[in-house]
Amino acid sequence: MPDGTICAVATPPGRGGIGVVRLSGPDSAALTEAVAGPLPAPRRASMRRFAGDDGAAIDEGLVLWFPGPQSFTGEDVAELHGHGGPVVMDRLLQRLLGLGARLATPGEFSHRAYLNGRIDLTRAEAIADLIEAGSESAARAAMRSLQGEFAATIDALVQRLTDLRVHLEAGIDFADEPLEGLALQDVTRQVEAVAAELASTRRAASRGQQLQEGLSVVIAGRPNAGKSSLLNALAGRDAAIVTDLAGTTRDVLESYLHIDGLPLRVLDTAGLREGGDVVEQEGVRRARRAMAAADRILMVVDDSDAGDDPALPAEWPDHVAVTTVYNKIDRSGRAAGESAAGLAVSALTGEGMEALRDHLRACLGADDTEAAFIARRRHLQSLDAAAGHIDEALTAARAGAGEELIAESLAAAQASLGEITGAVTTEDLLGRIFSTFCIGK
Ligand SMILES: Nc1nc2c(c(=O)[nH]1)N(C=O)[C@@H](CNc1ccc(C(=O)N[C@@H](CCC(=O)O)C(=O)O)cc1)CN2
Ligand SMILES: Nc1nc2c(ncn2[C@@H]2O[C@H](COP(=O)(O)OP(=O)(O)OP(=O)(O)O)[C@@H](O)[C@H]2O)c(=O)[nH]1
Ligand SMILES: [Mg+2]
Repeated sequence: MPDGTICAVATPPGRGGIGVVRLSGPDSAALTEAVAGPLPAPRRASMRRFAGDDGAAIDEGLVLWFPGPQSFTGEDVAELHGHGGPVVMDRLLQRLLGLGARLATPGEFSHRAYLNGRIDLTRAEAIADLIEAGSESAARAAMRSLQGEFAATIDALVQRLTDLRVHLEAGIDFADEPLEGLALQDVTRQVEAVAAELASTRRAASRGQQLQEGLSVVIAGRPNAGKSSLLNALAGRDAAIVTDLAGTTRDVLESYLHIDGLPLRVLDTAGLREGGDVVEQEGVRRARRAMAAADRILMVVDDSDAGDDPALPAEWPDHVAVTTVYNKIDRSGRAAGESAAGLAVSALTGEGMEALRDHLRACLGADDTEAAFIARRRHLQSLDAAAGHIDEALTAARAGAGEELIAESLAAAQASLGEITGAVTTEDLLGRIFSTFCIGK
């Protein structure tokens, strides 16, 4: 809950041309006047001297004054734009603390903006994601959410559910008879439409999450197929140990790389085979776990080994997309590049690696980043929970169940969606979200 007047350095630590100290809360005006003299007109920059408690100047710079509620937080906000040196910024901060301000906790400005109804949760998170964005496409997706597109999509879904519930609950109140055949069909069709809309939102959100966190690609296959060599070729460095001994890799080895600015999380795993010592068996278990959680599996096959049949490992999780990569074509003589069967490469000579990178770019949807909303795991979880409740509603409607049952599932779906924008929240969730923001945000 907001209490008191908070302050923080809003610019990054270190030295820069300008450094900004920001204040928010009921005493912002008095504190700013004490340091910088009379307040300037709202939202007009004015040059002032910033005085220390002994009256001597700490710095001189611009003051901005945003009387609430027309400010970022909705409270009275002031900004002191001084020279960007760590000592200057610290002295200004100490001066404000001495006058009774409190140091803001991470994300507290945004938290207050949310509590004062200035931004919903998706927008607050989008601000943090925009600051964190590691690629242009992630930044674009964050901007879409910041401009409220994600929230608007969720709100539209919630509105449709509300309409349906009103319809159903009116039936409960005013009729003793169950829904008539036609009306029930109508409800079923509308719930189906919501389910489809939800699924497409889920896809856009999941793409946004991949843009932020990186597509997770697991390299898997038989021992000695050249998985670690492939990781090294993709990463452009000696990330993993390569030997001609089958069973070299045991742990899951994680590497982060970029393809055209798009983040990729690549995991090298132990070769899949039965037997081996306990260490190798544990490695294979971990490999399978990684495969099940992947966005895509690169199934590496030793093309120079007639015995390495790509169809052999029967344990591919069927919900994960798989690309077969024929490796060691320098020995097998297969032509490099992409074909219907998969990709042909040599991790050793680098042949075909460019085609593999293009393929991964396409998997990331690099040419289709416009449709993404920046999204977080918690958004995907809420969307999944909502989809589950919609499914329950559909099953109930199709089975001709009573209105109450259908309406109850729709209400549960609504609550799950409400968690995304913050219409339904707990203190705990808010604490978890805002505490990951940077200080001064
Ligand atoms: N100097 C400065 N730059 C900044 C910020 C800031 O707080 N200070 N921001 C911090 O994130 C971002 C901009 N976000 C902001 C959002 C709303 C308001 C604001 O005062 N809104 C009022 C008045 C709008 C107006 O002047 O017309 C309002 O909406 O009522 C300010 C900044 C990025 N740049
Ligand atoms: N000729 C040729 N040899 C390769 C190629 N890729 C890998 N190798 C060799 O194949 C052997 C095994 O390579 P690794 O990358 O360790 O294979 P792995 O699949 O990681 O093996 P495990 O970790 O034991 O499962 C090494 O001797 C590599 O030098 C390739 O494209 N061409
Ligand atoms: Mg290996």
